[in-house]
Amino acid sequence: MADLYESDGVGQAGHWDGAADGIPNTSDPFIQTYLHGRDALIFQERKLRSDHSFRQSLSPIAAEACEIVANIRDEEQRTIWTSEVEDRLAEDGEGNTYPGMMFTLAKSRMERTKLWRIVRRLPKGALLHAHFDAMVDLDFVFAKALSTDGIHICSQEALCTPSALEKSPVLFQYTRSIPQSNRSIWSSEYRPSTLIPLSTAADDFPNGGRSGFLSWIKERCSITASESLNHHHGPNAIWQKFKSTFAILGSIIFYEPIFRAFVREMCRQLLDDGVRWVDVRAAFIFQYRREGSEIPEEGYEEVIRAFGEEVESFKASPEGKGFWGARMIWTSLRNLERREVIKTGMKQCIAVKTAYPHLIAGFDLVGQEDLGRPLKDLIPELLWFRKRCVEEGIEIPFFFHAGECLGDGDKTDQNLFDALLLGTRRIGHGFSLYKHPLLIDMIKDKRILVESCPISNEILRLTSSIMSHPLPALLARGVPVALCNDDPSILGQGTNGMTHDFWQALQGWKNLGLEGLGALAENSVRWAAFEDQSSQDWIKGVRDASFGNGVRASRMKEWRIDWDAFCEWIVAEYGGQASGDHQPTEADDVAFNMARVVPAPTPK
Ligand SMILES: O=c1[nH]cnc2c1ncn2[C@@H]1O[C@H](CO)[C@@H](O)[C@H]1O
Repeated sequence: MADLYESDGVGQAGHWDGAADGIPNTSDPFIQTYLHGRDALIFQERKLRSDHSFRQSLSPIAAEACEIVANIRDEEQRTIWTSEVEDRLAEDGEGNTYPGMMFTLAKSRMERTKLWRIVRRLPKGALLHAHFDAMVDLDFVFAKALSTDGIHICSQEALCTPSALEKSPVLFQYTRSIPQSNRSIWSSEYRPSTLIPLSTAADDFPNGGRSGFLSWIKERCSITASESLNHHHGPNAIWQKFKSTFAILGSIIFYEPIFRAFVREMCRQLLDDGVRWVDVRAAFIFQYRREGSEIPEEGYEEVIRAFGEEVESFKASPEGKGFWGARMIWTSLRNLERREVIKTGMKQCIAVKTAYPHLIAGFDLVGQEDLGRPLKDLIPELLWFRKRCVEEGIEIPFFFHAGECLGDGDKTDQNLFDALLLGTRRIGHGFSLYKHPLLIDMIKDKRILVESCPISNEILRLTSSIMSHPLPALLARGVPVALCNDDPSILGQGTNGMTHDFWQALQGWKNLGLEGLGALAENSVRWAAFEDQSSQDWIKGVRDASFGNGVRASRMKEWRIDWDAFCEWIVAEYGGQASGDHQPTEADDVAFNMARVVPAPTPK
């Protein structure tokens, strides 16, 4: 009895001699043949992965670094991602600690791991899917707003009840005029839509003055921790909150002094995280006011000019050394009337592109895909746009969002077909792409890249954890992908940069490893929209990759140098440690916390 019992125990099977029962030994030749065949099959399948050739081309140092990181990952799965070692989370009523737990629950713990320190340093190449309004921490935005003359706040109702505080539409606006009313926005006396100076309103906030105000406004402008966890309410509910944050932020960040500081801070935070380029999407539905002007600009030439100036000035500054730059993907809203898509979207886009061709990289439609117009509805408009661009002699390629949904065969899911047929160069999200074998083959053939945003997909309730995200299925089938952060200041990453998304992928998907992460970062450079290119030149550039001779190839070579230096750093820093026996000490944590996300400087 005792023997049998032991033979079941993990790690003790080796003591058991099964020969008596005729059980073959693992070392028996035919078992060995089976095991070799098994390894060969796994290897055969891995050859289909989109990161296979990157893995094959690793230098010996890079291979060593990848192995070190794999060991650290395994060690941290055993020692950090377990309730047994540290059950504070369970005590707090937040449940178990385990590898791949929900992002919001894992966030602060992940920021204290060795893996985090490593991923922070990874050269991440380019950020290819990100929405402008959500690119800078809210602390920075509101500190800047509070220190900018003339910023006012107003609300559609008096903010004197919990429900008004939670839901009443709130806006910010610049005005020179002396306020007409001294009735507090927080009292029932407040007359709806009256502008109140921001600093007065913040200081008068009934629940904790200015710091209470900041907590409240940050909650209004982001998905809170508890909202992010309430997956049973579904995507439509979270999108209501998500959309409302853009309305508030859009009213504050497009006043010139704030806008300029915002652009610069976006670039600074990205570079600080190892991101050297961004193709950033902005929805052109905001009003831009120049410094000291109450009247919004007509058209968007002025805001694009300021954007370009700030990017260039950052690049030229000492802190911007190494930053390659930024371009905008023009986005229109997919729920507009068809006529409006042309009038306010496409025509303005063409005008701005004509004035600043180097700053507009492409065109897209945004907003909740399930509740907006499918691409199929807009085919006449999109083809008209194509034709107008040819007539004007300008290149505004499509970079469509598609398949950011749970559906299987519904109209949203079918956006993937139209994105492909309309010649998109990349696909934003492509969450439902794994259900489309034919499209997957075509996408690979046409060298279309998927901009995947795993944390965004989790927070917007398409998947409840990194473990059930479909991206590994695409990578395994050879689809080229880049990881992106989508809306970091709103969705909970809190700070710009891509470390959270990269970390989650590294921890969550064993098949990926540091090698896979490197391949994803390299892809981002390979598919970035650095400059205007015809479709043929674009495809050639992507195909030639670092063997080409344009900007793309030279940046891919630069990236490779950064990658090699990064791998050397890993080997120097962690190579000497025997895996499995290094317990993080308090001193490690202190050092780590200091090196963590660099706090945003106080805006000037
Ligand atoms: O992940 C996304 N999918 C689709 N639309 C989005 C996403 N993130 C932001 N927006 C939309 O983009 C505009 C701001 O640039 C907002 O309208 C927002 O709803």
